[in-house]
Amino acid sequence: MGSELIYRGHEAQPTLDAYSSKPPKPWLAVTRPIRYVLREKRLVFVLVGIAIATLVFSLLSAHHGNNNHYQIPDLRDSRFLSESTQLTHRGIHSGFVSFHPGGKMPLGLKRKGLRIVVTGGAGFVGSHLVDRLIARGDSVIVVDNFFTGRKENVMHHFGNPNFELIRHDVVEPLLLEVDQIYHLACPASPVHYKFNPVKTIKTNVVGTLNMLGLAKRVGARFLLTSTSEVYGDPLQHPQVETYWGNVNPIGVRSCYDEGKRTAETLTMDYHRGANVEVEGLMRLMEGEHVGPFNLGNPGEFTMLELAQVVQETIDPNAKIEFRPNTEDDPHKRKPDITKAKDLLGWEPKVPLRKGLPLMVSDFRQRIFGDHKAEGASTATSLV
Ligand SMILES: O=c1ccn([C@@H]2O[C@H](COP(=O)(O)OP(=O)(O)O[C@H]3OC[C@@H](O)[C@H](O)[C@H]3O)[C@@H](O)[C@H]2O)c(=O)[nH]1
Repeated sequence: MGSELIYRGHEAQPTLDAYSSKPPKPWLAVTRPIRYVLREKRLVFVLVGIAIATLVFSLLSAHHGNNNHYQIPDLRDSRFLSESTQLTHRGIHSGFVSFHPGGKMPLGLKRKGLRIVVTGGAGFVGSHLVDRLIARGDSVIVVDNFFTGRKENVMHHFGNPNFELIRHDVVEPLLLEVDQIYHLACPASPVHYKFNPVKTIKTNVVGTLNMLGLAKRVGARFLLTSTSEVYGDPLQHPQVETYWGNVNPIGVRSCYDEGKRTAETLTMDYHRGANVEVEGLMRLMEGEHVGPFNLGNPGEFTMLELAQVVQETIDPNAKIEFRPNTEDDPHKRKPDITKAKDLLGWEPKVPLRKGLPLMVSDFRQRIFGDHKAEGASTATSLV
């Protein structure tokens, strides 16, 4: 480099001398700088300069663009705007509202709805929830390991740009940019959760930890679907949310009961310690209340009455058999839904005799595809 500079200097001197000995020519004012630039390879430097300036400019605008990307999306949706305001009252997600809602967003990056993860979204409750979320314009990512759920339950959304399906076991961490997490992934019936009890409790504990970690990382709202089994074999009837339950910690159902109880503990600990939201299914998710809500049907019936309704609905010739009950099965359960009624304005609208045929029709459609499951969306209230 040094020798090149010295060389240029040496060459420049005689050239200047040569010009001075001739009469001045006007066009030289134009051609001389061009020839100089070409001869001295200045053009290369000019081009390199332009390239560097362009690069720096692009990086700066990309940086600004990224900031907009993280600052604005959650404030564009009117539902989320009001949520953010509520959240700020409680010091949760306050970062979102301190950003720049008035900033301009490139058209292509604008989102209409929320970005929502539904774990266990290929299951019974999950797939109906997904239908509702997609119908209202949200972008939904279903995360499911298909232990009991089926791809067919969400297949009708394939090809919809607002829908994604990930085969993933929640016991492994997952990174996603989302606004809300509905955490439903868990084997839900005794046959399934007793099949591999250690895996069931791992799903409830490690899976819930992973999803809470994700919620904390990206500042998303979190909802856990628990179970009435957290009340165990209840000594209080009906059960209110403040009842702590009567659960066998070492029984064959404990993997589910205690697993869900630990999942509730983790969720509340994250809420208290890390400001992650806990709210109940859609209405609960959109509301401002924190903590457990009983969402269920308080209508009481015996197992025999239930069996008779099933018999009438599916096959009047089906035989009802009496068998010994499974271990630790609760003797009586009835959710007290006063809190859900008062605070969410929610109560179940479908009684057993009307709901069961709807459920049968829904399952027939899923399994045999033989007819439409009319009113299937009401099933989300059966949690
Ligand atoms: O480890 C697992 C286990 C299960 N799952 C999925 O979780 C979903 C559970 O759905 P199911 O149809 O079996 O059961 P439900 O829809 O009735 O359960 C729902 O209500 C009861 C709650 O305890 C459950 O957490 C909730 O998912 C399935 O899609 C299943 O594949 C996982 O993704 N990971």
